[in-house]
Amino acid sequence: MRLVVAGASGRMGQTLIRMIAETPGVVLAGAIERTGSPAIGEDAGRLAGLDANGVIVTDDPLGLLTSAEGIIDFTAPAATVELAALAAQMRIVHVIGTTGLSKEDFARLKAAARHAVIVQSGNMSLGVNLLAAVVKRVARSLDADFDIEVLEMHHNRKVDAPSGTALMLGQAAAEGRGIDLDANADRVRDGHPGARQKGHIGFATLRGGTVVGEHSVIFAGENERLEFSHKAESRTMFARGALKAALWGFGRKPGYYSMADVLGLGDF
Ligand SMILES: NC(=O)C1=CN([C@@H]2O[C@H](COP(=O)(O)OP(=O)(O)OC[C@H]3O[C@@H](n4cnc5c(N)ncnc54)[C@H](OP(=O)(O)O)[C@@H]3O)[C@@H](O)[C@H]2O)C=CC1
Ligand SMILES: O=C(O)C1=N[C@H](C(=O)O)C[C@H](O)C1
Repeated sequence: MRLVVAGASGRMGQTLIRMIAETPGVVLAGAIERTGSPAIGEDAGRLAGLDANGVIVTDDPLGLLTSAEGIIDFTAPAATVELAALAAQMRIVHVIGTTGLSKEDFARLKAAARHAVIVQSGNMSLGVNLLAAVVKRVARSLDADFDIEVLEMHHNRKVDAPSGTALMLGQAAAEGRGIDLDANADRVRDGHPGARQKGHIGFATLRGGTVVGEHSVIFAGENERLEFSHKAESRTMFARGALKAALWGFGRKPGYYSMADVLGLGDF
């Protein structure tokens, strides 16, 4: 499968280029960066710390996507929405790891999924997707006497909060409990917010150092507490998950899919 990597010089982009080089069944067909990026014109292999591979980083996705079967995109919301429209035009697979997407962004991605095979997830790792399934199941068994809090920590370069994973875990908890997340989320607390509202799902965000990504979902009841955690130790499993999603989506009918679909966790 011929794959283009968007955000090629980013943390995930470089990890993907290395992972594609060692994964059977996929080949790097192109590498895209933001217009004005110093990476434009560089060799993508070299950029990722490998030998030169002859794939030169460009800011012209259209030219590349005509001869590709999929694009893997860990970039920024505005770029992802534009790339989804191009993926729809080319009727190819678009694997989206970008987080910080707004409601409007999601609506545009869903529109693009009428023609593209879109696999989108705030976290591409098997571990986090299993964790989300567990959280949903536990939330179904515990009533609102158990306060649900989602805690996350990431490196000091991360620009969005709460993380995509934290929101995904919050969504899983809300679905398990049968409530609407937007109407029941406490995403920020500051000053004098008053006592915790029963039934709400709280979020807490930590940023520092080089932490790849850590998430905990806490169910705090009277005199007892359940905690479920995931700690990412490198970015390789995000990249592995994204490649698995691309191969899974290849030849599939257009639609909007999740990693739970890819991993077969729907009825977990
Ligand atoms: N779903 C998952 O499993 C995971 C998701 N993520 C998410 O992926 C995203 C990227 O993370 P990370 O790699 O750490 O971030 P980086 O900032 O290291 O990489 C993002 C790259 O995308 C580039 N970019 C920005 N705009 C465009 C554009 N229009 N076209 C092409 N490239 C563009 C950036 O360029 P420049 O720096 O010049 O602006 C940068 O090189 C984040 O939203 C993050 O939360 C991360 C890990 C796992
Ligand atoms: O920005 C990151 O680094 C990560 N982002 C994703 C998120 O927002 O949850 C996934 C992972 O935790 C790393």
